[in-house]
Amino acid sequence: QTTVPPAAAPAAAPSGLYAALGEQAGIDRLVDDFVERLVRDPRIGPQFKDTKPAALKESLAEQFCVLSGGPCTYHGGTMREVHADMEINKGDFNALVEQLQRAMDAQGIAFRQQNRLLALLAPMHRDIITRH
Ligand code: HEM
Repeated sequence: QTTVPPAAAPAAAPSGLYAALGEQAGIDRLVDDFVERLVRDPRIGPQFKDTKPAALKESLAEQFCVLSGGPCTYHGGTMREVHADMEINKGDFNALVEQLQRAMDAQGIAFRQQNRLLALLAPMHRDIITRH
């Protein structure tokens, strides 16, 4: 019998993912390009119009570092509080994931490693998508 973890439990950081992302420098490059792609995306870019890109990059870099098992601390808010009033739907969420995939491709991150990061982010849809 397999044990399914409760939905709220964060998945354990997969070993080696932090290294596969290129450690701190690689994550910084990834997040830098990712946020540039987000703000330029006509589907969701407008939702970032009042956001300071540098601050968002810093929080995302911390978050990806922690998720991938790196030696970091995340200082931002919870996904639920941060996105509470944004009326984010599934299409918005998927658009963001698509831009993250493009950014990971651009960094030369292997497909299997991309999927490991995406698998850690996917369960966050429960806290981020508030418009159904
Ligand atoms: C897996 C999906 C997502 C993750 C992991 C994520 C992660 C984050 C993080 C870490 C922050 C910074 C929080 C802080 O500094 O306190 C943030 C802020 C933000 N997110 Fe997301 N997010 C996701 C999806 C989305 C989507 C789909 C949208 C809208 C299309 C969105 C819009 C925003 C905006 C506008 C901010 C900035 C808020 C501000 O200016 O203070 N996010 N997100």
